[in-house]
Order: sequence, then structure tokens, then C-alpha cells
Amino acid sequence: MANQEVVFPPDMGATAAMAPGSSCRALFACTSLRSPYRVLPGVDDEYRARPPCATSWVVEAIRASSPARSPAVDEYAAWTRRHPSALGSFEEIAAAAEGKQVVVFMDYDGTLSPIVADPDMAFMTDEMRAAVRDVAKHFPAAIVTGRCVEKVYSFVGLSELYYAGSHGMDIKGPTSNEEDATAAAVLLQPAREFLPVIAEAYEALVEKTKGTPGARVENNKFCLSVHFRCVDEKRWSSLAEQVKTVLRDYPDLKLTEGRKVLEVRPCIMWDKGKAVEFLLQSLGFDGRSDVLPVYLGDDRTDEDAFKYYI
Ligand SMILES: O=P(O)(O)OC[C@H]1O[C@H](O[C@H]2O[C@H](CO)[C@@H](O)[C@H](O)[C@H]2O)[C@H](O)[C@@H](O)[C@@H]1O
Repeated sequence: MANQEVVFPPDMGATAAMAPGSSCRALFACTSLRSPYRVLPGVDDEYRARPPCATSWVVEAIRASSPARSPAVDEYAAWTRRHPSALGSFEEIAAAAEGKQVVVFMDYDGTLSPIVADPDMAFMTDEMRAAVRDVAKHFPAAIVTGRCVEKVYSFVGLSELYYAGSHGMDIKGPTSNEEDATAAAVLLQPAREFLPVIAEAYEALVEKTKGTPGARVENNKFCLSVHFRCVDEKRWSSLAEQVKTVLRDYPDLKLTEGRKVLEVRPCIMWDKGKAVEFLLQSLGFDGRSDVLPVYLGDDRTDEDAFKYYI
């Protein structure tokens, strides 16, 4: 960092200049300050020579008094510059949607529902449900999730949506039967032949991980989730080892990672991006310049869908 020194107004002590709870020293607005300035020892002559209200040195001093940044923070800042907040750019998005058919894809966990310790308790709020219902009134809309369709339907409960469960490996259309998600027409199940092997691997994973406190295996029908959110961090690598050991017997399955979860899936070239592509094609929207697909997601697996748009 260039310069950590700070200029204080004459009657202000160094303790008053410390931001509470922060190791970085505060800078005070120059317009309200009177000369002469008390310059703390170590301040560059370059700073002393500048008139107190010259904005360039204020900016420099703000920079200099910023907390130390770690490479990870810098990397994140660079990432957010390349991927600005969609909410912050809402006007721009609305302008881009002008005259276009919008199609909305929504991830479930962490996007429509809060992340919670117990995967069976990840309920969405009634307010969120009403918002999703509203979206579906205006645009074709789909839930794209790692969960199995039946489970996510029990949370969302909206029969007017498309559902792409098991990371897009179980795609169902809207149904008029609100009580029964299985009544919805199956549009695609590209990993059907893997059902027996997934069921067997589920049993093996439950057995192998049962000695790890907090570990939990969730059966998502065409894929499996091994949760480690409630596992002591010291045991994470041994749990990962247990999962890899089981998978050695199942060469047709592969391992990916989500939010504190290891995902076991069939080795096929299929993901949320492919599901989005399939749905757009089925709706007759694929490749059309008058269609604007919008995808809301928070997890690594959603990046497969983001890649489809790029
Ligand atoms: O594609 P998604 O809808 O985001 O589903 C991905 C996984 O989400 C769930 O796990 C995550 O949410 C849980 C509840 O908040 C949390 O406990 C867990 O740590 C998260 O990874 C779901 O349980 C998995 O089956 C999904 O694959």
C-alpha cells in the first residue's frame, strides 16, 4: 500500500480518528477543515505541498487509508466488475427485454429458498411463491435444480411451471393436476438407464458414510447429494475419500461439487445448461434474436447454464 498516513484537522486527536472496530484510520472531509493542518509524522512532502482541498490528494489519501486487500478480495472485486449485479442493472435489462419474449429459468436452493442446515427444511416463503406465480403468469418459466422433481415440486407447488430436476436430467412440463407432480408430462429423461446404478450407489454411500457425524446422503433420483454442511471441517477430507472409494466401483458415475455438497451424477454430457437449451428448443425459442432467456442462480452448477448464454 502506498501511504498509510492521514491528515487530521487541528483539534482532532488520533483516537477520534480511528474508525470503530477498524484498523484503518479515518479521513475527514476537507471542506469543513481549517488551516493550519497538523500533519502526522511520516506524511510525504508531496502531500504537504498540496492545497488541502485538492481532490486528487483526497482520493489518494482515501486509497492509502483503505484496509489491506488480500489477493482473494482483489480477485472477487475484479470478478464483480466483469459480472455486475443484475439488480443494479435492472433498467438496462428491462430495456434489452423491450419487444422480446422473455423466458425465465430459476434455480431453487439459495435462489428461491434460503440455505439452511437441513435440506428437507429449505422452504420458500409465501411471498416468494407469489412472486414466482406472477412471473409464470407473464412468461414461460422453469425451475432448474439439483433436487428431484418430486421434492422441489413439494416445496414450490406451482403446477404452471416447467421443472428440470436432478440437474436437468428429469424435465417435466406444466400440469393441470396441482396435487400430483408425477401427473406432469415427462419431456426428457436423458439418464434413465442409470436409475439402477444410482439406486445402488445411494445404498453404498449411505453405508460408507454412516460413521461420519453430520454427513447425509440425499437421493435426487438421477443424481445423489452427499451433504457435508453439518460435518466437522476436520472430517471433510475423510468424507470425500469415502465418497471417492465408493465411486471406484461405479465408473459410470462422476463427482461434482456444490454448496457444501458433493454431487454424484451419471457420466453423460448433460447439465443445467443442456436442460435450458432443451427447453428453449422445445418451446420453439432457441437461437431467436427476439427471445431473451433470463436465468437466476447462485451455485456452481448454475454456471453450466450461464455458459450456455455466453
Ligand atoms: O440446484 P439447486 O436447486 O441449487 O440444488 C442444489 C442442491 O441444493 C440443496 O442443497 C443445498 O441447500 C441445502 C438447503 O438449504 C443446504 O443444506 C445444502 O448445504 C446446499 O448444498 C439440495 O439439498 C441438494 O440436493 C441439491 O443438489
